[in-house]
Amino acid sequence: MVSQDQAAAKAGVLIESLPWLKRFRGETIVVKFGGNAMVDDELKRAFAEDMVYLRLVGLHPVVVHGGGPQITAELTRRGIPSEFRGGYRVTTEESIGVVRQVLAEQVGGELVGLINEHGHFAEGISGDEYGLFTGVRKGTVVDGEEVDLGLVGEVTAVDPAAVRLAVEAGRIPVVSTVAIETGTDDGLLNVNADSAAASLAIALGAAKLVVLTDVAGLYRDWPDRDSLVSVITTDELAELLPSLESGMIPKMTACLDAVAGGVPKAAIIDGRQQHSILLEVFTTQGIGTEVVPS
Ligand SMILES: Nc1ncnc2c1ncn2[C@@H]1O[C@H](COP(=O)(O)OP(=O)(O)O)[C@@H](O)[C@H]1O
Ligand SMILES: CC(=O)N[C@@H](CCC(=O)OP(=O)(O)O)C(=O)O
Repeated sequence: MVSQDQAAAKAGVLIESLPWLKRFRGETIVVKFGGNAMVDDELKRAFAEDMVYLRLVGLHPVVVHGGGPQITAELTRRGIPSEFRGGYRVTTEESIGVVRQVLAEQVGGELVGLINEHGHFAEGISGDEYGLFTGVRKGTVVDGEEVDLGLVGEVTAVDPAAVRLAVEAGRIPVVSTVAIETGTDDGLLNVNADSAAASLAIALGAAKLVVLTDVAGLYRDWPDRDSLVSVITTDELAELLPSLESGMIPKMTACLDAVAGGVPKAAIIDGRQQHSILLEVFTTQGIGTEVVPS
C-alpha cells in the first residue's frame, strides 16, 4: 500500500509538470543525444521512452544524435587511427565514409529501432539527405595556431522541410550529422553533432535545445568539479569559452549559437541519469546547466 504522503508526493510531481505542458505543448524541442551518454542499453531504452513520452504529451521532439566513441571504435577496428583537435575529429577521405555509416546506420538505426518498439514513431534522416545540412570546411585554432581538420564541416544552410514533414506526420525525426559540401553534389563533411543540433534548432524555431552528455553540466573549475554552473547568459558564456577544453568547446559553442540564433533556452544535462530529460523539461528547477539570452 502507498501511504497518503507518498501518494501526495507522486501527485505533486505530476502536477508540477502542468505549467511546462502548457508552455511546451505543440512546440519543437531539439534533443541532442551524445555518443558518450549512450553508455548502456538500458539508458538508450530509457531515452527512447522519453522521446515517445514527449511526443505523446503533445511536444514535437527532434533527436540529433552523436556517436563519437562509436565512430572511434569502428575506425580502430579497421586499423584507422583517430585524432581530435580542439574537440573535433580530424576527418580524412578514408574515414568520412565510416563516419556516415556509423552515425546513420549503426547509431541512428539503433535509436530508430528502440523508439519504434513503442509504435511507428521514429524516422531516421541523415544530414546529407533532402538538402538538410549544407556546409563548408572548417578549421579550428589550437593554442593560437590554425589547424586543418580535413573533411570537417560547419553548417551554413539548413533545409528543414523533411524534418518538418516528418514532425507533421506525427513522427520523431532521428537526425545524423553529416553535411553536403557547398558547391559539390555529394561531397560529405563530418559535422560535430552539437553544432548541427544548434543549426537545426534555429532553423526549426525550436523552443528549447537540450544536450544530453556524460557530465552533470558545465563546470567552471574543470577538472575539479566543485562548481557546476546552473544558469549562464550568452555574454558570460562568450567570455568563458576560450578557457574551455575538449568536448565542451563544440558543446558550449553550440548552446551559445543556438540562443544567439533565437532559441530561447539551451540546456546541458547528464544523459547518464535515466529520464533526466523529463526532469529538465517538466520540473521548475530543471537540472544541469542552462544557457539563456543576456
Ligand atoms: N568545463 C567542463 N565541464 C564539463 N565537462 C568538461 C569541461 N571541460 C571539458 N569537459 C569534458 O567534455 C566532455 C563532454 O564532451 P564530449 O566528450 O564531446 O561528449 P558528447 O559525446 O556527449 O558530445 C565531458 O565528459 C568532459 O570530459
Ligand atoms: C567533426 C566531429 O568531431 N564530428 C563528430 C561527429 C559525431 C559527434 O559529434 O558525436 P558526439 O556528440 O558523441 O561527440 C565525430 O566524428 O566524432
